[in-house]
Amino acid sequence: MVSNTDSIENYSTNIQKAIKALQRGEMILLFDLEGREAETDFTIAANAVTPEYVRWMRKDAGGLICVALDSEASEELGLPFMADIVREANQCSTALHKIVEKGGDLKYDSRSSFSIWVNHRDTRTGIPDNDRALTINKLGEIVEKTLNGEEIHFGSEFRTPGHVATLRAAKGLVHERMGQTELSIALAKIAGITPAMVVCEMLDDETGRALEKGDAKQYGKDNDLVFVEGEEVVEAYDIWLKSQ
Ligand SMILES: O=C(CO)[C@H](O)[C@H](O)COP(=O)(O)O
Ligand SMILES: [Mg+2]
Ligand SMILES: [Mg+2]
Repeated sequence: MVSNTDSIENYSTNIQKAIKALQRGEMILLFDLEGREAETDFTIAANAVTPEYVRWMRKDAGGLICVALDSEASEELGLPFMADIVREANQCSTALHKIVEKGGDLKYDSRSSFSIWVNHRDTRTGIPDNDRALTINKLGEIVEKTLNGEEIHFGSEFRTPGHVATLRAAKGLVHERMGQTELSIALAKIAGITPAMVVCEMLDDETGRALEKGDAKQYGKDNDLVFVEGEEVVEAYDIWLKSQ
């Protein structure tokens, strides 16, 4: 789990709780940063997801169910950023160059982390809880295999378009970008689990906006879920990096 040169005691109590929860295959709540999205995402390892977790996410979180992937694994799997794909596809439709995301488009970051949307080939429509759980589990499995140096064939297992968004983490992780894409992968690395993490934003049923941080914290208390902030993750990630 946590590497030999690393000790869980090096981290804050809250991060220790988050690491242990993730290692047990449980969900945590992950807030990014005030002034960024200021969103809290349900966060859990892809290989721990069940149809019940997908149901919980869509009913109680309500945001987009995505799978964040480690940068190295994304490279191995051949998953580019969606914005790069659309830029290339401009040859098919010249309208695309006007649509594709460019610097300054996002109000909270310099770019999004979206890669392609996929379904596992054993799903039917791809959207029911069991279909999405299968796609998510299989993404976790293929990331694990690719990082173990096993031979993989992404296209034989998955098709696109699909119903699960993949997100590609920045190479420099939280030092390059502070989205839940990078924060969740940093936590996976610290916890020593497969760096394929499901994230889903918590929305407020009354306002339709991102759930306020205070309300998300309270939800965590009520449901026994650890609440972690981006800044705590960066601090822990730096400790982890030094120990490698
Ligand atoms: O927009 C998103 C996808 O629904 C979410 O905010 C998710 O947390 C991943 O994005 P980011 O890394 O930018 O926070
Ligand atoms: Mg977002
Ligand atoms: Mg986010």
